[in-house]
Amino acid sequence: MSALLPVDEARARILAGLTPLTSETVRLADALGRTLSKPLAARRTQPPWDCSAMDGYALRAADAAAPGATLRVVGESAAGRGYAGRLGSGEAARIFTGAPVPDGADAILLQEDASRGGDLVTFSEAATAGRHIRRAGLDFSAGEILLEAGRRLGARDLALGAALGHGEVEASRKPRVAILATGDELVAAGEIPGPDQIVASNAFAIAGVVTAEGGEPIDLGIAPDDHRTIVSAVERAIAAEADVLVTLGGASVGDHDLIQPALKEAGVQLDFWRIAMRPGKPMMAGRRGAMLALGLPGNPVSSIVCALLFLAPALRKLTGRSDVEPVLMRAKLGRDMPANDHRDDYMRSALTYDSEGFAVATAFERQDSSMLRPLAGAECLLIRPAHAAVGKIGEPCRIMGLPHPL
Ligand SMILES: Nc1nc2c(c(=O)[nH]1)N[C@H]1C(S)=C(S)[C@@H](COP(=O)(O)OP(=O)(O)OC[C@H]3O[C@@H](n4cnc5c(N)ncnc54)[C@H](O)[C@@H]3O)O[C@H]1N2
Ligand code: MOO
Repeated sequence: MSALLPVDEARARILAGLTPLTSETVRLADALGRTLSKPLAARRTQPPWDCSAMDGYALRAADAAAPGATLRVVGESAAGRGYAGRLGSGEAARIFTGAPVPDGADAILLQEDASRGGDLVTFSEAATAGRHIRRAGLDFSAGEILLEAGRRLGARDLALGAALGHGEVEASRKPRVAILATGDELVAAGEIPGPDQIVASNAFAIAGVVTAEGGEPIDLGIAPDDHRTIVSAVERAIAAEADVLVTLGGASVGDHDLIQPALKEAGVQLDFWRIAMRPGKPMMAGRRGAMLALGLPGNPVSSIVCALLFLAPALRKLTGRSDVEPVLMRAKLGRDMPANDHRDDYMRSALTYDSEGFAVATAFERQDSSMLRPLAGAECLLIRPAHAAVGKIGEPCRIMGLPHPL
């Protein structure tokens, strides 16, 4: 039996074979979750001019150096309609939040500190030059790059992109991911299983991971344990120009584990099979031309953990993301852990916080890779490296978060 590949090496080999996809123009309104292929520079300066941060009066600070100054109101500057003239000595202009500071003015006094009588206004506070004024370019200046290529656009980035003066962005096209479930025992969700059958569940999670990582799932349905049918399903993925093919099940060594020969017959060159991890040991990876093929194990938890550890980074690389690798965080062990064998463990765990706010990961008692209930209830995966010694409660450990919507 061939040696099991370490997790990091398996991921590195998958990623090494991938190059970012081509880009396309996307309307900013449709760009949530898309990854920039070109940096986004400011087309304008924000704020474009010195503007008021408050509702009140614009004036020369020297005219109200002490409380009690009275000035003559000569006009008004509102957001969208500034004061056209220049303020002279002894003059003030009514001003509102976001409005341009009139030429000649260098301070704002709040309307709460002013009493108005006709054209005259008297201030109960002294003015300070620059007070309550937002300088031109406070946020950004034309030409500055604010969003780098490789950034996945979030809601806040869309607002920034609009403020920079962009209505569209150049983003990676969405990777197309064909998903094929295999097994005579499987029926589609919502159908009633026959004798010896169960409901196929894994593809829902895999498609969810694909969507969450900015890809487009293509559902190839369920193939029975039949070599020809599986080969022709793989050929459908190729015909659909999938960037990635994910198969589910049939990855192990049983008589009905047909994926490896089917992939080979369809022209996929296998790179590796079997990884030193639990769950997910029988995973395989290969390529056919530009298409990555991932053969995930059938056990639900195994397939989903493999998708998080290998498929998600692959999609991030394909979309040109700058953050490709899974983020591992530190936590404390919530309970004693036994020494580990030769496989990294990714254990379904609760995540809580101690009285000092430190993260505490407590592995669930049952870690069976067939069980979806603890996986759905898990808040993180606690990573126990291969050959880890006995771990005591409170000792440091590594975790991978399972943030919504994953
Ligand atoms: N003699 C050995 N047996 C097994 C080994 C081994 O090394 N030697 N490895 C075990 C490990 S670890 C895993 S993981 C499983 C994975 O096996 P397969 O990838 O071949 O998966 P299947 O046999 O097709 O299915 C396993 C299990 O999962 C259910 N399944 C499959 N597809 C789906 C789906 N789309 N939705 C829901 N459930 C699915 C299937 O009915 C089986 O119950 O092999 C061990 N055996
Ligand atoms: O790797 Mo299997 O995924 O341990 O059940």
